Amino acid sequence: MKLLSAAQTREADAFTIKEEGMSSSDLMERAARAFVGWFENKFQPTQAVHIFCGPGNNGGDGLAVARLLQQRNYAVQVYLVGDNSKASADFKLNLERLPQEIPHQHLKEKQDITALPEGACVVDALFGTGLNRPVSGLYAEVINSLNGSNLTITAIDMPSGLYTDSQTPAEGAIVQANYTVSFQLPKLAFFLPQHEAFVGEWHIVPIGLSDSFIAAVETRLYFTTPQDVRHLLRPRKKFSHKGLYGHALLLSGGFGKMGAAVLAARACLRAGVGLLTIQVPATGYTVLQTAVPEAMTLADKHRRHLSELPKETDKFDVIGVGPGIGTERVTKTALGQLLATASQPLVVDADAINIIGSSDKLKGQLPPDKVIFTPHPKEFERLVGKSNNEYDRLYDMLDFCRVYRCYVVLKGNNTTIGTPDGKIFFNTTGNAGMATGGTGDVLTGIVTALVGQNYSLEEACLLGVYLHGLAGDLALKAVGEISMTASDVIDFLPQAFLKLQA
Ligand SMILES: NC(=O)C1=CN([C@@H]2O[C@H](COP(=O)(O)OP(=O)(O)OC[C@H]3O[C@@H](n4cnc5c(N)ncnc54)[C@H](O)[C@@H]3O)[C@@H](O)[C@H]2O)[C@H](O)CC1
Ligand SMILES: [K+]
Repeated sequence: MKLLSAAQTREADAFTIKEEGMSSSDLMERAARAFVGWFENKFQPTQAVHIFCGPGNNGGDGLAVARLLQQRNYAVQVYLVGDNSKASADFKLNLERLPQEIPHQHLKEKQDITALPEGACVVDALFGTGLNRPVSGLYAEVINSLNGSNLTITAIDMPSGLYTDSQTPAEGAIVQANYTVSFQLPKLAFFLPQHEAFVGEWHIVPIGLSDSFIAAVETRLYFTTPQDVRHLLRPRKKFSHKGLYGHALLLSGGFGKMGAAVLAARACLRAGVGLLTIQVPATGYTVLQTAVPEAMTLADKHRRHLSELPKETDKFDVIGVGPGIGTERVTKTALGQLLATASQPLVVDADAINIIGSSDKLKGQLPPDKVIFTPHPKEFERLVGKSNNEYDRLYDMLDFCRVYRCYVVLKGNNTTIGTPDGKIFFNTTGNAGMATGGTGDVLTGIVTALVGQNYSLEEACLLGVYLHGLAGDLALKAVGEISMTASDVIDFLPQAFLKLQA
């Protein structure tokens, strides 16, 4: 699904109003109803609701929500913050529509801010996508007092004070919402890890924005929904043989790190590869033969480190390289040979990224449209460089993908995928339990298997990252986030495939 900027959201709004021949207040009413539908499922009418309204349409939403909640027997209290003489037309309309019975209070100066009762829920309708400067003054005082209140805060559309699609200046106050209920599509800011404390748990409620507008709008930002990835998954042919699903080579493992090779290999097999060969340093030979009997194992001539390529690299459909390999000189040389000679796609992870990141010569040898990098943030920094902030990091990632015509899978809270044609996808599966050693090796195995099965590199990234996170989410239910290990993620991979196919 596409992510829209604040400006595009406004256009979608205007387009929808015109297309459906309705008024902007009708759309606001629809938005308020959608919000209330979510709210009713979450909070009981026994809880008092305190709604803080700013001067724009976000505040207008807040007023409409107040009216609708009162109709549903919630005890509502409204706060109109700041100078409402310049309020938007739909704000004014909804203020007129606010029933007399709903108490509303103007907060005009700091002294007007009072403590809220314990157990109340707060609805933040101060600012939404129309925020155009950092929040200061009275609004900041209100936000700081809400943040300090310990009450559950639900933000309408955006946590007030957070910019929708660019870096929020450090001096601005931002609501720390527990929930953000956003209209139609999530906003770019939700996907950046540093915003977690402001956005909280986000939910989307549809408000019927024009499908044709959204289909036509140009963007390079996407997030992956189950629907997006489901249709990528190809069923197996009835008359199948292992040759149809690719022969993958994994160059992995080092002394003390054979486990990385085992994890990548097991994941690769669980992700459906037809045949798998693993090359490991000689001391890993028995380990791999024992731990992964389904795979063929080649022993490197070097005992502790990878130092050579197999004789016939051409016969492999994909090569995954990196987990556990270290950065010894012999390994660097072998990696250089691989980049110079490989004809098939490469999935490059861990120390293979570190080696390439430290060498402009190797970067220059990257075969175009054939490489997927799967760095974690530190490896990303070594490969691409240090970015000023997480927005810049996205654009730095895109530049790198464009220059080297490669794919980058930046692992993290919302794993982010960059493509050589300038698109960014945010993944939506996965959880904090997966922040544990070895889950990256598992991802390498999965993506390698998918490329081997002839998925395009973009498809393999999207599908692989999604399935990896989904397996983690399924493991979460079974073992919890504290106990989860990378092996659990592999164990739940079959269920992840089944769930996606269902
Ligand atoms: N398509 C949709 O998703 C719909 C969204 N709706 C809601 O409308 C808001 C956006 O409304 P808008 O009037 O454009 O902006 P805001 O309410 O966010 O605020 C604008 C208002 O605030 C002033 N302002 C901006 N920044 C500051 C600041 N730092 N300090 C003080 N004042 C500030 C600005 O000058 C304006 O007066 C969207 O988020 C949804 O909640 C519709 O209801 C339905 C469709
Ligand atoms: K808000």
